[in-house]
Amino acid sequence: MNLTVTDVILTPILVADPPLLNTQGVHQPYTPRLVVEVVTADGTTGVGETYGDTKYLELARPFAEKLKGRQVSDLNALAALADEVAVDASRVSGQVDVGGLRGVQTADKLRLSVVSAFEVACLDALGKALGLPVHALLGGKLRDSVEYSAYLFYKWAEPPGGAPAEKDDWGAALDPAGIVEQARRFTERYGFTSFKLKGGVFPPDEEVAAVRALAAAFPGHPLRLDPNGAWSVATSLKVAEEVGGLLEYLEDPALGTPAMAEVAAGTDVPLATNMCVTTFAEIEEAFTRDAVQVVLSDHHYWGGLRATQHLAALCAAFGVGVSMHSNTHLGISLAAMTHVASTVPNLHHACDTHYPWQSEDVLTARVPISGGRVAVPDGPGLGVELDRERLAFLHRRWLEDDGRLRDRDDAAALRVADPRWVTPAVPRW
Ligand SMILES: O=C([O-])C(=O)C[C@H](O)[C@@H](O)C(=O)[O-]
Ligand SMILES: [Mg+2]
Repeated sequence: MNLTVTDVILTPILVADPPLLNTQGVHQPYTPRLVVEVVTADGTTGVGETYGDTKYLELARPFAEKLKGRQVSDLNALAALADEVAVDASRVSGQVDVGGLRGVQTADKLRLSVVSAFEVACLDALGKALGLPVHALLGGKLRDSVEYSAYLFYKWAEPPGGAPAEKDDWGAALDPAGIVEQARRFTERYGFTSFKLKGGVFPPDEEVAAVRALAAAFPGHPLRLDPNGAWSVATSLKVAEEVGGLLEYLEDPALGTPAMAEVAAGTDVPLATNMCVTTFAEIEEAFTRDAVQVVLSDHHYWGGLRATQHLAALCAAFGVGVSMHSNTHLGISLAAMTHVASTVPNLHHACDTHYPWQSEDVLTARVPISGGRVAVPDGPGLGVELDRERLAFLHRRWLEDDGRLRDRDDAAALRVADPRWVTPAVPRW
């Protein structure tokens, strides 16, 4: 068996994304992703997926060159190898991730967001070569399926300004009745039993009303509300008082560890985050101040599947819960998320996934979600197969784009509807 990396193929693509609203703006009609293929001397190919914006591509290209000649089993060396790749300072100084949806931007976080796709691709190749599933390489699954939550969004029926887009059949959801209808569709199509509402879009009273409507329509089902740090401490506490009893957790009500610590001190509602704890360096302050009770892991920006396991172990040591965050992603990542989630003993919450919003994929078969769960694949590697025609088609879309869609910008997408729109200052309410 020769596990030497002989080739690395990077394919940036644009995938259809519906007009989902968040506190920054609205999703663009097409969003960038990067598909990474690692090829070994034996001809085995492993796949991974990560963010595809220009700043990630800039790092992925030199990193891919460095990987050639290494072993796909050389996983512990990946982070150090990435440190050798220079990050353009203008990409990180004073920047936030996705307009602030994923915390601050640092050179390390950028590198880890690239490393993660290569780690997944190496694990896929290694698993295929050894005839073992990725979860076995991570120490073995603890469960046969992983639970996901329905990720509810306020959304428009169509993108603003008649921009070219793929049609979606979800329709608009702009009030409590629309959100309940969307949740019903999620349960009919995928069997989800737990629900997360992306908030920070409308004044908190309207989102409180939506949570109440969901609780009435789905009594006893776990609910979460996530305004992405759009509220003040006072507003967060008011919402916690009003609907905290209906929530499994309240996610990033206020921005940053000090504000989250203040909210946590004033309520018994558990607070979750994918914004103030996004790197290992941010853990100490947040945990010692008891600012968060649940951390949302995400292998993409924490640095991979093994980093996710390390994060979960740290959370266990501090008595902090673990859940899983999701950005727009395809089936490669859903498979990777499912493999790692199956190995984490203290993952007691349904994971987030954007996958149902993605009508397009790069796989020969979509990853099925049924009963709100994804079965943990037991075949070699991730258990997914690339559809090269689809990949080439989505890559052509990226090549033909004039550059406007190659970097996700939710505020710019909303300016098509409202030319005066700027990313709102926080706290917004
Ligand atoms: O806080 C979160 O859960 C997210 O940021 C998830 C996604 O980024 C979501 O908000 C989005 O894409 O609009
Ligand atoms: Mg969140």
